[in-house]
Amino acid sequence: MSDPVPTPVAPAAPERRVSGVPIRLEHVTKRYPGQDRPAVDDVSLEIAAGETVMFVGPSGCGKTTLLKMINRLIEPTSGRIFLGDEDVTNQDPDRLRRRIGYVIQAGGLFPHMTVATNVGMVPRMLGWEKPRIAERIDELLDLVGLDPDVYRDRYPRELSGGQQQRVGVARALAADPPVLLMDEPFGAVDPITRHRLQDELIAIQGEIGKTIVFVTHDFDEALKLGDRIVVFDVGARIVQYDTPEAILADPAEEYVAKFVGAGATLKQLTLTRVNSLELRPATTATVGEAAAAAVARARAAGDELIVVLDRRGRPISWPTVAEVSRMTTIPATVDEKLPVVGLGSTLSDALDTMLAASQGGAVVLGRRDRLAGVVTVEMIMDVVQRTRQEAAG
Ligand SMILES: Nc1ncnc2c1ncn2[C@@H]1O[C@H](COP(=O)(O)OP(=O)(O)OP(=O)(O)O)[C@@H](O)[C@H]1O
Repeated sequence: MSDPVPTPVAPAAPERRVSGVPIRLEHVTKRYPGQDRPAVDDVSLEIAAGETVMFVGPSGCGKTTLLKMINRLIEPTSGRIFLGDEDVTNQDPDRLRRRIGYVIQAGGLFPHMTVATNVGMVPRMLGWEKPRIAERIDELLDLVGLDPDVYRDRYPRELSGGQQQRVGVARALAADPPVLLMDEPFGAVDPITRHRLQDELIAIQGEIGKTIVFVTHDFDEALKLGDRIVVFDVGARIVQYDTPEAILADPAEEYVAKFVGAGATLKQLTLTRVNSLELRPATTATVGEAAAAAVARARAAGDELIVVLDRRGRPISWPTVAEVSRMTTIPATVDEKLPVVGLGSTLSDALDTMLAASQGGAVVLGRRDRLAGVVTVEMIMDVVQRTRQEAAG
């Protein structure tokens, strides 16, 4: 039998709020009928409270099987599973699942129920009073960046893939479970939406501090979202369990090294986040105000662009001073192609976003989608150059 793999020592950022509980797997095995090898073979693993731990590894190595044993969608053949100090191996699975949020690809929403009904499902099962459920639904939709007044009565088919995924996250969080399991949640959306959803998850996790276990095929996603990454091989054998930085710097086996891939400088862009840059302040204008006043402010600040904010302070467009000077009042038009990134976005995402929008910068959103500043392609190139110089010694 293998020894338990303890949580690596480095603690999560101390200022972070933690509402999650630790998860401990002890010698967990799953043997499917008719298979000669166990899909999960004697795995022991500890996950610290409030951490996001990413499961990566080749197709069929047992990641999903291991994840689903935590909420007992799959029954382990042997071994024990603990949430905090509590052995949940034999706990009633329905009760257990109310304490563990679960998010799957495309949100897994019920198509015949509205957004509100989907999100309120677990609180309803728990017998919450109606007003409390309604309040919780609005609070969660707001948390995942959907205006409750616009979205609560829609059906899933009336939402984009990214919006459905957000509702899926809101639903998983409804009863405030300490643990969130996510099985390739962002696998089915386009790359730009995926980056936004990742940024939002980082921001949400900063507020709620759940224990998150997240299965992905995408190593860059693992680097970006994970406090730690578990790299598995066949039978869910743990090849390496460490921080993204440690895995990049010192991959445990050749197979991990291959996974990590070449191009360490570019990978560095995946590890550096927008919030580590000194963001440029931007001239802003609010919908409905006189355009001339905004133009005067931009000229005084030497800015060529103006970030237009809606009445809740969220950026909606980014016109040039020349464009605004042809207007009388600032319009409420939302630019669907506005390049936006979050403070938790990686520089690699920021570059992708700029490229997709053919713009040399991106608007940076802070908490609750408020403007935090602006990042430019020059700022990112500076980081690349500094990394190269440091690598060259
Ligand atoms: N219900 C089942 N019955 C029999 N074998 C199964 C069953 N589910 C999974 N397996 C097998 O168990 C092994 C692990 O599957 P699992 O889905 O956990 O892997 P994974 O790492 O999540 O794969 P992927 O990355 O492709 O989703 C695979 O060999 C798979 O074929």
